[in-house]
Amino acid sequence: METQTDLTLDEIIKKNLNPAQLEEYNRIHYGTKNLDTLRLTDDLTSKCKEKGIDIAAYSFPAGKEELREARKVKIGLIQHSIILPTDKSVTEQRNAIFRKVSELIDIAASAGVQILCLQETWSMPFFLCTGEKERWSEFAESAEDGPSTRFLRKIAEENKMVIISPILENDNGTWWNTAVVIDENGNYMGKHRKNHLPSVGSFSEIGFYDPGNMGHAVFDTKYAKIAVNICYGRHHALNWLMFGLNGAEIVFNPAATISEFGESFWGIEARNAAIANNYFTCSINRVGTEVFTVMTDFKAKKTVSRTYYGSSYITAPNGCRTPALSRVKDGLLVGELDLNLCRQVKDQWGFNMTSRLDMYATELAHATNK
Ligand SMILES: NC(=O)NCCC(=O)O
Repeated sequence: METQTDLTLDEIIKKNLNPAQLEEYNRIHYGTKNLDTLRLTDDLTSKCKEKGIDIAAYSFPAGKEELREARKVKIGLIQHSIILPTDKSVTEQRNAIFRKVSELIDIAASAGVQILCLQETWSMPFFLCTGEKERWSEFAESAEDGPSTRFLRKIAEENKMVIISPILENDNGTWWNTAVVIDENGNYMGKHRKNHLPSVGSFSEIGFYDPGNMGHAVFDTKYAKIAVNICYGRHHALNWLMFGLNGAEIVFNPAATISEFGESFWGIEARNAAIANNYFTCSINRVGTEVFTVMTDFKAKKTVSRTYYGSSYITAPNGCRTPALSRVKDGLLVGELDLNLCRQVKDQWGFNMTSRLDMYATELAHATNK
């Protein structure tokens, strides 16, 4: 049964405003009275309904230009819960997630998605809150040819889809929080490693893996120039900035985050980054409650659990954003983006001309030399 806290902010607003008020709310808060929705086939909609999957699709058009054709690309964000209890074997847990995700990707393919991003460490429970490392180590895998990459390469090729696969990487015994990019022919294209690791309360990741050492790669895929800012990196404005300076048109932010940890930031940070850096941002968070049995120092058992609030959304460079996906259900969010909007917004606001990057370069150099 749906409870009050299962509702997204958008659902609460929609339920409580009359149509005229809702239009006005959307105009001021989201920058558009009505976002263009994309029609999904009845088959797809009823399949999702039957399976309890939240599906939504929106379009972000750009103005018509004389010299450039529209550059439309269809992207998909998938949020999902784990399936099996966390005391099952690694193989059982991972295969169950593979089955679910494969079904969600089938739906994305039927909706015409060309670039798909999964949530942070999508193929495992987010066990880092247990503080235990060894017990879970078999979830860490090779970025180039681990089980998740092998599984997705086939699917990417079959569907001519670029797939971003955020995993826990094991590179010769060193762990990294890594996003693997697979191209539309199923080839491994490259990877990006999470630059900023949280060390706050139960989100203490520093003991698990190293901070990223790969800068701010932008992947020039067949469909768009894309980058990945992994979870906690969204709190760092310069992380977002560098992807923009390196040419990203879409930046994905796969995350694993809980309400107690700044849900009020969630709708702001990636949206602000889209406006500040003139690209599309895509925020993806897992759903569901994950429960772990942990051994204490005194050999007693204790239960640790975390509930993730989903709410994945897309923002355009002009600040317009989609409503969030469900806080509790698995979901697929589809966006048809006209990439021309990136330059149009930049030019309209004169953001390139006024950026004063040289001034900041000098001041940053000064600040870091103190
Ligand atoms: N996975 C991760 O970086 N979580 C941190 C929580 C947050 O930044 O919201």
